[in-house]
Amino acid sequence: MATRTQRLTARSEFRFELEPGERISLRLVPDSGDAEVFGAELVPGKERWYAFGDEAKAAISTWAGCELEIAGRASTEYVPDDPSPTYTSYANVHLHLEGARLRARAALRAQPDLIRSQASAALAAPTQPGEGGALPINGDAETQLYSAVGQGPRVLVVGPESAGKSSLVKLLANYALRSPAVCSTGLEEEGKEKDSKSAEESEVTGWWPTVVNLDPSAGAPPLPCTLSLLPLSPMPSAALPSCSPAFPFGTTAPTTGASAPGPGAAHGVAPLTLWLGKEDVRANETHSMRVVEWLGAALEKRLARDPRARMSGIIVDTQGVTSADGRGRYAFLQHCIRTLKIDTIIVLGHEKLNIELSRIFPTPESGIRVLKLPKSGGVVELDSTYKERLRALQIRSYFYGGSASASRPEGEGEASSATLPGHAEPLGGLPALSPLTTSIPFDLLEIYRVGQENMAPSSALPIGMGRTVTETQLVKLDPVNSAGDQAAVLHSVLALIEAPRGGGGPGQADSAIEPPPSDDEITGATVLGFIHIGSIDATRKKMSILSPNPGRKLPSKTALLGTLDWQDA
Ligand SMILES: Nc1ncnc2c1ncn2[C@@H]1O[C@H](COP(=O)(O)OP(=O)(O)OP(=O)(O)O)[C@@H](O)[C@H]1O
Repeated sequence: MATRTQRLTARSEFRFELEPGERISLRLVPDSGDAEVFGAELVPGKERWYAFGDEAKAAISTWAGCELEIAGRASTEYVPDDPSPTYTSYANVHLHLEGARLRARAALRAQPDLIRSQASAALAAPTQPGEGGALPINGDAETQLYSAVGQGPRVLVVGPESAGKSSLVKLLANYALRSPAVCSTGLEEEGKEKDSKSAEESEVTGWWPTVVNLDPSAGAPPLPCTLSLLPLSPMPSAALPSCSPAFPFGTTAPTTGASAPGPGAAHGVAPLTLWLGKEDVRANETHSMRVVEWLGAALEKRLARDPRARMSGIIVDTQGVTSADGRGRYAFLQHCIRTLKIDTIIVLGHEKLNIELSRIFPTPESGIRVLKLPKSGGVVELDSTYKERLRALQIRSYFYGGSASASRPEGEGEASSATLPGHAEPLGGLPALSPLTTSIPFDLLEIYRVGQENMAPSSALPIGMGRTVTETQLVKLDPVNSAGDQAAVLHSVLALIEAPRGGGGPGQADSAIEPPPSDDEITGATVLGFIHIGSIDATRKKMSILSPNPGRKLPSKTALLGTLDWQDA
């Protein structure tokens, strides 16, 4: 196998952009210095190869200089003349956040009673939408879970499309995971037997940040059309990998359907996913805002219950802003900032947005700091055909697991994956899954969608009749009687959600409860998994579904339909 070496000087970076079918492997030559990819440290070693594929685009940066050994070739690779932004502006932001986390830790350690009372308030708060009526975040003071004491930094990253927002979020999360600080309140031992494991846990360094993804476009974890909370933990010592854009924030057991998380996983707790059903938050802003509120409620509950996550703070990734957002005074962004109680806004490479947000949130009065950061010169503009391929890859990986990348055809003349070190395993160590296709009757699932697709213009409605479907109203599909609804679900990816209030039980529809579930309860219900409708048999009134788990039973009989569809080629 032919390899080459690349020397990097201090504070420089090696950028590469993989095209379809291309793969590359890199290793850090021992004793040559340090290297990291978007904040995740590369461990030096003779056989420690880091494999990249699936059209990944990334930069290996070094603080003090290093030597890389590279196998395979990317059609675009270069070392820019300018110093890497990682060590100029981005590291400073990290230090600022680190300071805020240490202050939050000190505040929590000084108030052990607060931790206990918050934890019991979180337990009493509704666990499911609708259980206790109001959302804890908008509720009255008694149901309010948020208290400012001991809150780590809450950072929102905004900017135009392809500004490197997700890459910065990943970098900040990786730096937090690698921090030398011990994330503890001093109360961890309470109520636990003092065994060697808990003693070991309290020694572990690194924060427990939560990544909040508010960008439902292609590349969203676990699948597009969703918004999610990803609680991270430094145990077992892990970092967010960049080997494939299909899992931008690592792989997790529940999101991939895999039984064991791969070595690239950094999620201590299962992520929480809500279904938006669209790849653009602007497509139905009223609905998107409501989903963000539900996500905020789940976040507050978690941060009240887990002091480590609370002091570590949150990092929010957003969708690129457009000039249309500016005309609406960034209504959706403002809503997210208030709902998630953001205290630091990072504006990446957008002068006008920086000025406008600074005006909306003036510094001392609003309690929010707006920071402007330059865009990295390495960011790649991704076109719609790339996003189409990424979407299909994400869906395929969700159902089939890691075998997906190995089974894809290699381009001509490229090194085959077998000869490249580190590529014998699927990227990110994602295990292969054995998905199951089953046939179910049309009426087994209750399928809803938000609002009506293709709404007729109001002028086309009969005289005197107003529109009956509002923006956030759910419409129940009727595949048994409607050929249109059958066509709507064919080839779509449906989200199976936790049935409100436990559902109707065996043999009953999930909505057979008293009172019936409200639209809002269904909108805020967490996603348990996804299924794909492969084919429809209208005469036998059955459809065949693909699910990643070989279990016979579906986790829920309530499904949500959105715009996500896929054809298994
Ligand atoms: N320094 C760099 N060198 C090489 N590639 C990079 C660098 N920074 C970012 N990229 C790549 O550029 C692409 C776009 O970056 P990223 O996804 O972070 O931008 P974004 O602002 O989140 O985009 P979007 O608006 O589409 O969500 C990604 O494929 C990322 O891996």
